[in-house]
This record gives sequence, structure tokens and C-alpha cells, in this order.
Amino acid sequence: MNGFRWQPEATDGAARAGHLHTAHGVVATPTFMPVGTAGTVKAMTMDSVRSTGAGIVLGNTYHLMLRPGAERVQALGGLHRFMDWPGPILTDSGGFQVMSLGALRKLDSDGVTFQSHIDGSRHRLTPERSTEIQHMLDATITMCFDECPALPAETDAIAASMRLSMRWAARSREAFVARDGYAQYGIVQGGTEPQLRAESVRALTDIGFEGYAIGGLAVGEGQALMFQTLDGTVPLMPADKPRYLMGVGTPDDLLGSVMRGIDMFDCVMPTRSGRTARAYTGFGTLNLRNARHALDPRPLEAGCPCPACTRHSRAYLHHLFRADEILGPMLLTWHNLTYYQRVMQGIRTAILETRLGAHAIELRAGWAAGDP
Ligand SMILES: Nc1nc2c(CCNCC3CCCC3)c3[nH]c(NCCc4ccccc4)nc3cc2c(=O)[nH]1
Repeated sequence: MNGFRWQPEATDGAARAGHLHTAHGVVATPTFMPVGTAGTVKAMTMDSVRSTGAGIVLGNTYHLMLRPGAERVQALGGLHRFMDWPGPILTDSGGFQVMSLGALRKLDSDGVTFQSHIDGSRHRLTPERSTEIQHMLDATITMCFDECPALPAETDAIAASMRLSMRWAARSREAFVARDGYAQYGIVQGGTEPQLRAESVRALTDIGFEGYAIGGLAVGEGQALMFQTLDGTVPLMPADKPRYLMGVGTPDDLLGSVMRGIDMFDCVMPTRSGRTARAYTGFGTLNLRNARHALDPRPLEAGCPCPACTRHSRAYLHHLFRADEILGPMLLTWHNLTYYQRVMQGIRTAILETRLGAHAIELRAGWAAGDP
């Protein structure tokens, strides 16, 4: 019996609240996972990440295999020790990053060969090598090695890509070293085609995983098509296993996806935006480089417990970004991650109290209202 399990707590429509039990601790779901690309959540210490309320963070196979190398991280005690993050870590399998970052790459039915965007060195990822790297990193949750097709694409190209990913899922599962409290997730593909998505879910559940991700979305299809695809795919997925929507998204994306039965999310939006002066708040987003903030003594967001909002003014944050001070990205990343965690906590409480519908209306009204 694997100690890894998702324990349901409450439902509200298709939305679920629960707890993810892992070898590295318990995480409340629905949960947003901050992205730690090269073994760090950029501009944050691990204590500050913890203080935002995050329970689980992402590591990145692609970056870590290139630098410092998976063997080195393993020799140094694994990613938990290396980052000093005691909680669960989920690592993506690297295929998506190769397609979006790798300089030159060659995809074949066995894997992908690519040149490092760092130093041009040649590397190869296969389902076996990706799974081995994630094991060396000591990832709590390992992702299958998959291929995420660029959209728009012809249906037969999407079908061929999905079937390749399903063969790779079987090879990833074969290569996975099962450990108590650890998990491997299959990744559902199939573009926005309901029949292909259904075929992919069947293929993955026939193999059997501890959790299931939905990949191949948030690649330019737009929110309506993403939600439509969730509507046709999530109900086919095992109800007793965690569901992870990869690369998503804005607060509005998170809300709509939780309401369609998703439990786990990751996105670079809050961290990347924090570095470019874009703040996420309950009244929408704000660009703190804008001159209108230069003399504004108010906190960024009233009621937010983060250091940017409790100790500083909009004018100060504006100054930091205008002066290109390192503290700017630090404080705003801290704020954005805090805001994302507060959104998830509010949604979770609403599910427990069976009032997610009303809560959704309140959230959307706030985002539409703009800066008070
Ligand atoms: N294995 C796999 N990964 C996918 C990812 C990466 C998820 N984050 C990984 C982290 C690990 C380290 C880095 C990221 C995706 N990210 C997105 N959209 C991101 C859209 C976006 C882009 C830029 C800004 C905001 C959103 N779609 C994704 C689909 C897949 C997929 O099918 N398979």
C-alpha cells in the first residue's frame, strides 16, 4: 500500500476539496504550486515561499539536468536538501521545456535530442532517462515523459502525438521506481478533441498511476476552449485520484478549472509577473511601473498579509521598479504568490461551506472592478 494518496474532504458541484498525503507531508487541495525553475523559486527564499502558504513546489528536470546536472544534485542529497525545501516537490519531465526552450531539437519515436540553451551542449531525453533524472532529484511526484503538441494542429497530427505520448507513458511507468509516499502522474493529451482525450484517459488508466495530469492545454487555445476540453475530459478521469492541470493559469483560470474538478495547478505567471512589476490583486492586475503610483501612499492591496502590503506603499514599490532595485521583484513576487495562495484558500473554504457559486461571483466582480 503506497502512503501516497489523495483524500477527499468535500465537494461542491464538480469542485473538490481534500488532502494530498505524501512522503514529504500533507498538502490541502485545491493547491497552487509555485514554479522553482533551476532549483529556486526566483527572487524568493524557501522561508518566504513557505510564508505565502505554498505547500508543494515545482522543480524543473530540463534546467537541472543541464545545470548543475542530475548526478550532482543526487550526490548532494537530492533536490529537497539542495533547495532546503522539506515539503513535497513535483518535477515536470522536461519534454515541454525542450520544445519551448531547447535551441535545436530532433524528436523521434524514442525520445528527443536537443542542444542546451545554456552552452549548446547536446543532450537526449527519453521516457527512461527523464524518469531516472526525476528519481535522482528525489522528486516526490514524477511526471511521465510526454510530447505536448503546438496548437493549432491537424486532428491526425494531434492523434499521432497523443499516441506517442501514451507509448512514452507506458515506458515511463516501467522505468519508475515505486517508493512509499512517492507518486508518478500520467499526462492526458489529445488537444481539444474529445474522442482523443477519452482515448488518452483510457490508455493512462489502463497503465495505472497515482495521479493524472491534463497536458496539452494553455498553449494558445484560449480559456473557452480550455474549459470546454476540461468539461469533456475531467468526468472521464478517476474520481479518487488527484487531477493536475499543467501550466495554468490566471486567477480566473484557476477558479473555472477548480469548478470543473481540477485539484492541482502550476504557472510561472505570479513569479514572472512579479519580476516585471505586474501585481495580481482581488481587484485585478496593476502595473507598478505606471507613473500614477509615484505618490500613492496606500498599500498595494488592503488586507494582504505580505511584506509588500503590510510594510510598504505603492509609491515605494513604484520607486523600486523605476530604480531597478532587486527588492522590487522580491517584494512583488512575494505578494503575487501570497495572493495566489489566498485565492486558493478562499476557494477551498467556499467548497467546504458549499458556497463556491456565490464565491465565484464575488471573485469575478472584484477582478472586474479594477483599482478602487
Ligand atoms: N510535461 C508537460 N508539461 C506541460 C507544461 C509545463 C508545466 N509547467 C512546468 C514547470 C516546470 C518548470 C517550468 C514550468 C505546460 N505549460 C503550459 N502552459 C504554460 C502557459 C504559460 C506560458 C507562459 C506564462 C504563463 C503561462 N501548458 C503545458 C502543457 C504541458 C504538457 O502537456 N506536458
